[in-house]
Amino acid sequence: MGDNRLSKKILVVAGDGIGPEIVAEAIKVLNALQADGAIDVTLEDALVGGAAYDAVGNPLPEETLVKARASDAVLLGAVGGPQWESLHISKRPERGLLGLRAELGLFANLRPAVLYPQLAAASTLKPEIVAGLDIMIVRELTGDIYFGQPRGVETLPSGERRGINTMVYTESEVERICRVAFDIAMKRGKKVCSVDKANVLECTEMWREVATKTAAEYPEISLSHMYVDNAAMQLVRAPKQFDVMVTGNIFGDILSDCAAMLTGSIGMLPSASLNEKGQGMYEPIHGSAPDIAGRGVANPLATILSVGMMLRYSLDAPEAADRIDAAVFKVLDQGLRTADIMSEGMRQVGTAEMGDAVVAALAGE
Ligand SMILES: NC(=O)C1=CN([C@@H]2O[C@H](COP(=O)(O)OP(=O)(O)OC[C@H]3O[C@@H](n4cnc5c(N)ncnc54)[C@H](O)[C@@H]3O)[C@@H](O)[C@H]2O)C=CC1
Ligand SMILES: CC(C)CC(=O)C(=O)O
Ligand SMILES: [Mg+2]
Repeated sequence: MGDNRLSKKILVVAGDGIGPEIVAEAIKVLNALQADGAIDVTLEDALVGGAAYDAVGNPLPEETLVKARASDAVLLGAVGGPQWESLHISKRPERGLLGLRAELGLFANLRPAVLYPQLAAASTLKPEIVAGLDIMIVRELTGDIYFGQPRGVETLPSGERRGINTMVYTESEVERICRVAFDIAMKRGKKVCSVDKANVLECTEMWREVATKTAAEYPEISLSHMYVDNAAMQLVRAPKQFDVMVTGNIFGDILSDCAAMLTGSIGMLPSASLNEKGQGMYEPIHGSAPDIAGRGVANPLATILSVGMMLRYSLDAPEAADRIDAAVFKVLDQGLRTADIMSEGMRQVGTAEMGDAVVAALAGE
């Protein structure tokens, strides 16, 4: 990298559960790329989620927000865990993550579901159904029922409680995320499937209208529409019919976990969450996996691949990103597998051993 380029600032927020374990492996990869001159980055830490609540009583401390705003990119592990479930919702770890997304304006969440050929046998689906799978899920991330008002739980005059969350989208929010999906599709197969529930929900009926209207500006794009229940079924029945899927916050959350299993494990899916300034937050799509936390068995590849997305989308280092993708391909070729993607004849490794193997592959070993 030339001397005229400034060091890029990465804020690392490891979070809870397996978060610190998988982020440690991603940092090894960043350090290795830094050591051989492929990137020039400065890492800083901050607290988020349950770890932040325990330390300062707030899942998203102001200091974390200030540091995040001043960074070129944020690397996040995961948040949440059973020990924080009884807290008021405003103090829960997940609020920290949602707050970061909202405060940074990270409206575009890209979740690529790609099957590495070596993992065809790790998928719960038949190899011929998933072979060659390459889907990009574009999920709107700062609107919908996760943020809509009114929300809360009220007590009715009868004494019964009523819980309320509200699905809300403005036309401009729909148009903005559709443009992201169409632009991405122009560099891929030019096919976009917009997923909604327009047969029942007015909000998504409008979504469908706006998607159709916006697509008129992209004559090369073939736009289809699908109800979310059918989309979930089609993802399992014939996933290769999809190129780019665009959808709202909650549908995208659910469909991307579903798509993850097509690739063998939720431990394989990275993500990028981008704002209009090109700033991004990068995280695996999975959660804090409390059931395996602290055992050194979590799959770090989704987090390592998220670093690849960071290098590509926020740090202008596409060659280094390609090297990460190639290194992950190589360790899978070598037969190394964490427990979640283990299959017969392969060698089972833990979180740290997998991270070390990726670093060795980067070095050409
Ligand atoms: N982005 C985030 O920080 C997210 C946080 N969460 C939070 O995480 C906690 C647990 O949520 P769950 O619904 O159990 O979802 P989860 O994604 O944490 O775990 C679901 C299943 O996948 C497995 N798994 C997840 N990541 C893995 C990895 N890297 N390697 C191997 N196996 C892996 C887990 O062991 C578990 O069996 C909750 O507190 C939830 O709110 C959930 C989803 C996203
Ligand atoms: C934990 C939530 C805030 C979100 C979630 O499940 C996700 O973004 O995948
Ligand atoms: Mg999720």
